Amino acid sequence: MAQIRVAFLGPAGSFSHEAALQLYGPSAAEFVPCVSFAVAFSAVQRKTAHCAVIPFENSTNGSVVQTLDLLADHGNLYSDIVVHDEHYLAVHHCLLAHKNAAVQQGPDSSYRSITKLYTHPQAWGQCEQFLSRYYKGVERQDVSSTSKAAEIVSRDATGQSAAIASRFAADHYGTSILEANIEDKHENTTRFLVLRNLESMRTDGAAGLPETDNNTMASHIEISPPSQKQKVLIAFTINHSSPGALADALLTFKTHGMNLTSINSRPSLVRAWQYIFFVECEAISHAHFDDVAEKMLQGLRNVTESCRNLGNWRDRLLAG
Ligand SMILES: O=C(O)C(=O)C[C@]1(C(=O)O)C=C[C@@H](O)C=C1
Repeated sequence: MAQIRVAFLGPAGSFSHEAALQLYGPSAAEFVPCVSFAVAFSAVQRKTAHCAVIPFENSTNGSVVQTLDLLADHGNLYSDIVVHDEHYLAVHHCLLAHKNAAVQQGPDSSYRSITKLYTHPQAWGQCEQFLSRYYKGVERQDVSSTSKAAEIVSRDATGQSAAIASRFAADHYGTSILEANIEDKHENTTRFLVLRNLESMRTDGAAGLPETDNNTMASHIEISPPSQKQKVLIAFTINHSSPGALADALLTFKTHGMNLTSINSRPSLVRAWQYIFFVECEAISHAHFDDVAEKMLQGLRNVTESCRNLGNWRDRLLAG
């Protein structure tokens, strides 16, 4: 069988790359680095990749809003994309610099020669305590990924720049690690979604993708029996001028025995101050699960303005 192609936020060495490697193993797949989440979404929509591994939420910094905005699909560009699986990755950040940089350490154990820090926007919020303690007032430059940040500092030997990225990125770009584990919470974990093309799933069936190696869970989570729960993600909009419209929509989940696991909202971009809601719910998986989910969707269509099923997959969070 031809190797599957797995799209991820590149360049190599990102946390998304690490998650993709944990899921599919180093030799069973071809890993396709993408410059943005949007490019990874397009690759799945256009079927140039079998799947994409995309961050959805972080235990310290919350939802990845860029991912939600792409799932909202305002331009109707990703109509065939659905969530197929999830993966939890333990995220430990390091402060990286060029391997020969003459970084000078100050009395408070900060590196005072550093005047510019690079990382992905999601990472700042995961290291805020460390940054406000040692690097208050230092310029922060957003870049497309933590691995891009590592690549940038690997080319600057002046000792003035540092990146926040993983040990994996440090190894990949040959940088030195000035500080390890600078995340605010040791249990810092990012949940990734595996996105697939619904049309290819229908034609390829189960043969499309190998079973993921989802036993390699976040290392701090104890090994426990796999969850029996199935999750569903729905995006919907409601009539904002109708009192109780959101309550009616949420009641539909309860009526069908679904437990809500996350709720997010983002601007609908149709009218100002109106929102698209993302509700994720779960229930014990059973033979009739798909029928129940379909009935719930029918119910939701009666009380929402628009409603889209973004897929269902097995809960991978092992009870710790
Ligand atoms: O920049 C990376 O390394 C990514 O894979 C992106 C990303 C994210 O957007 O959440 C992934 C995991 C971490 O939470 C930080 C950054």
